[in-house]
Amino acid sequence: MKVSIKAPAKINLSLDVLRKRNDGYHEVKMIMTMVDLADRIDLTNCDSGKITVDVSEGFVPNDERNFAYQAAALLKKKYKVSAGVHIYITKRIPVAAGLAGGSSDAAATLKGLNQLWELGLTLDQLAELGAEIGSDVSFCVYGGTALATGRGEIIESIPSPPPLWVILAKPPIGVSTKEIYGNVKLHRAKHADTDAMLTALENQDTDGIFAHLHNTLEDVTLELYPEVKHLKDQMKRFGADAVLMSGSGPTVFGLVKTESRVNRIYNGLRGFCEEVHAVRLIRTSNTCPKPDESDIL
Ligand SMILES: C[C@](O)(CO)[C@H](O)COP(=O)(O)OP(=O)(O)OC[C@H]1O[C@@H](n2ccc(N)nc2=O)[C@H](O)[C@@H]1O
Ligand SMILES: Nc1ncnc2c1ncn2[C@@H]1O[C@H](COP(=O)(O)OP(=O)(O)OP(=O)(O)O)[C@@H](O)[C@H]1O
Repeated sequence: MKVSIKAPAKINLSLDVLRKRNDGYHEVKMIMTMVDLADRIDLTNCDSGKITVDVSEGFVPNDERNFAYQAAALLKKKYKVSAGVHIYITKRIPVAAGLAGGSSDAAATLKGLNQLWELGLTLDQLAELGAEIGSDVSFCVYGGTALATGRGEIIESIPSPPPLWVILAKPPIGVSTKEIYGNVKLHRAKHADTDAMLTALENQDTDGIFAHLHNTLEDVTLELYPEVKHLKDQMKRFGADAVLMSGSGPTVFGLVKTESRVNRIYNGLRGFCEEVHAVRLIRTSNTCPKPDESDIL
């Protein structure tokens, strides 16, 4: 028995850091949406009872450090599953990039194993389990577009943005999420106008979305890694309508209305940046997808 499932990347259209909590996390208010750049997860049932992982990229861990492994181990333990699984991950999402690649692999593994092991769990149950692996996993379980609060694990589905192109570009550095949150200076941080972004999405107001893109973590990453600022400037110069860093970075995304301009920006950036992708936003209806409408291939 085998299940194959897509694990798409996310971008943060808006990311506000509200306060530091006693548990070491920060209280956040974020608007996240999926883009159609995805890893592929192949899950094959395994009678030995073991969980094994293979990854197409040699530098991603293939043991219990892998978030997909952790997702399988969590389900197996909690629901006393005797079967094991072999997980093959075809990586397409840049790693340590601010695009939630590992979190999406974990979420896809939870959804895929829910089918393979016939557990009958709801998306809410899978999202709650996912939060034990990482703050971004719950959003990745639901997908679509959402307002995320708490440490990022409280998810409310909201309208998707209008159809837009997205250029993703990652400079050749990895950024630690922990380091970036650790360097936020809340007394002088610039905050996002989340309500204005929510209104823009509600009204399908493309220019309003462009105007209210904001990420409180961006100033921190830009100060530590000036190459991210350089990439942002280049993307603007080549003609993106609006540009922002995703998550804790270092990936920068540009939103673009027209395909012709996307091609121009893509070709321009390819000249000096190795990891560039031209993708579309994934648009969904304004409700959480049911488990059987997920990304099972
Ligand atoms: C930057 C974002 O990607 C935006 O979507 C997320 O907020 C980060 O989500 P994530 O990568 O799943 O992060 P986690 O694995 O849960 O946490 C990694 C580290 O980031 C810091 N962290 C993360 C989330 C949060 N709300 N506050 C934090 O301070 C903590 O130091 C934590 O130890
Ligand atoms: N399935 C996986 N894919 C990618 N990285 C993984 C995976 N499992 C564990 N990791 C580890 O997690 C680290 C962060 O990788 P990931 O690509 O998830 O970062 P990210 O996109 O910055 O995440 P986020 O946006 O959620 O903060 C990597 O350095 C890698 O060692």
